[in-house]
Amino acid sequence: MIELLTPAEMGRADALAIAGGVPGIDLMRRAGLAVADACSRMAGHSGQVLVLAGPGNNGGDGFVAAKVLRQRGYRVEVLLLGDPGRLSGDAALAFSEMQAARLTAGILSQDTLDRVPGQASVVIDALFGAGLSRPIEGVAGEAIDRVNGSGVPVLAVDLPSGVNGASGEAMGPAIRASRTVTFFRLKPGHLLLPGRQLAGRVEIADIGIPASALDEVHGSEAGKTWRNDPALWGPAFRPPCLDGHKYARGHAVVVSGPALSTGAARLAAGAALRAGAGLVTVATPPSAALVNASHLTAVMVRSFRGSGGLAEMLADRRLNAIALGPGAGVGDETRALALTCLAGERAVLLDADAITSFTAEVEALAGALSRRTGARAADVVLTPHDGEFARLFGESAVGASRLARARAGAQASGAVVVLKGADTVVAAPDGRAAVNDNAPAWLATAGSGDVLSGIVTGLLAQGLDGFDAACAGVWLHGRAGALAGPALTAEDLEPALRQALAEFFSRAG
Ligand SMILES: NC(=O)C1=CN([C@@H]2O[C@H](COP(=O)(O)OP(=O)(O)OC[C@H]3O[C@@H](n4cnc5c(N)ncnc54)[C@H](OP(=O)(O)O)[C@@H]3O)[C@@H](O)[C@H]2O)[C@@H](O)CC1
Ligand SMILES: [K+]
Repeated sequence: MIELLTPAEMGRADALAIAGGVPGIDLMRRAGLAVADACSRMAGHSGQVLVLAGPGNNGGDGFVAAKVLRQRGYRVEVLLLGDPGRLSGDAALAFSEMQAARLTAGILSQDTLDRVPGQASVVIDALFGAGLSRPIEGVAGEAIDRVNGSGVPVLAVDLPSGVNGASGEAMGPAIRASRTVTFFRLKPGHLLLPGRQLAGRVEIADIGIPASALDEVHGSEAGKTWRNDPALWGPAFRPPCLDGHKYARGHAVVVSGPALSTGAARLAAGAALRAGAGLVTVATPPSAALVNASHLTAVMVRSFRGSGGLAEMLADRRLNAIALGPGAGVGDETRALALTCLAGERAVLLDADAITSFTAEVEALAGALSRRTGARAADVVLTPHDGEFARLFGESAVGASRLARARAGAQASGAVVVLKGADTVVAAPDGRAAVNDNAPAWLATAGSGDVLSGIVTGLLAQGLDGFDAACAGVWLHGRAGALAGPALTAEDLEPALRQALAEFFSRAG
């Protein structure tokens, strides 16, 4: 279940299920039951539950949960935002079913705010879900602040109220939940920050939407979106076969910077080799050849002079993937090297200084990409962090969510864009995107990005396409970070990558 559905896509999946004969109230009853089950697990056998219910169907799920919990013997209080007479559709039906079970709702107002959270041992947040359309204000915002400040565990229905399900952004005040129960599939807002942190542990409940609805809605808007997971790219990444040859696994090149900035390229080269490239060469300016050679063993070293020299080296078509950027230095020289890399028929990864060397000139980069030919024309990956992204694509792209920005960057450049951060997004020019959520906080350390560049380049050398290599590389990098553990340095990632790959291949069989 790695597909992510925006709230709008989810609304269509609901509608398809209903059109296919599943009554909306049945979907709501199952949703509310799943919430009640999660609440029972949180509260134990007894306790007091406060349900904050909003004016739409999210509130409707809350009424169902309240009714079920009451029937299970919990003390339940429901506070409704707005007038019960204005409830409509399934939410109105769920409200009357709750009343029929002798549970009435109070109105959430200044007069009842002191009951939030009152004596509750769990708060169910059923204020707003997929239908949040603007920042929360007034008494609902005050209730959210009171709940967040109380330390009482919160179970969010579908999404923490205030979080935009498509972007993960907090629209004004937002609930900080310990758990969230969502339905059918995750939403991007469960993985993108700050939504991921506000949602706590997320559980996905089956509410009876048929799988066929997924085929109709997934990717019908701005492209398909997935959680980054081995299920997405694993089929493209096979372990080496016994009768295989190292040359069948490609020959990756990492371009080194000048004598005093060579470490980044070596980190990348080591990671490319560990990721499985058959051969790896550090292409070095002559001034840095000795320092590179004295630090490298399994990785080879070849020197080149300027972009003409690099072009001569790259006449060898066996060199099938190249990374430029780590430690490269910003300026015309790096820019010329990047254009040389892009001119060939091999996969290219541009990182760091290679990206910054195209500041505000994304058209020049896009032009070079559009002139590429051959089977690997589309296999170009850019790995900017937020600052590099803004330098390349300009400030106008900065306001949108990370998912929207990564997509816009991929479309503008024609490359696969890896927008790095705690919630790294990988986006392809055709609109496909994956959101990564396995990276630990301690992965943000000097040289970590160089290792990521190396892993992706190693995977490109083995023949993965740009999107698969980027997604797999980001996931393996995150997993290696988790395995290396707290206080890691970039040097620790390479041995941990070995363990991450061993795990992956053993699970992939
Ligand atoms: N049958 C189904 O489809 C199923 C749906 N399910 C559940 O339904 C949820 C989606 O329901 P929904 O579409 O009714 O949206 P919801 O989040 O309840 O909010 C909409 C209401 O809030 C209002 N409003 C919005 N923002 C506001 C603000 N800042 N401040 C104040 N008001 C604001 C908005 O008003 P309006 O914008 O129209 O003025 C409208 O009245 C979904 O998350 C899931 O839990 C499940 O039961 C499975 C079956
Ligand atoms: K909610």
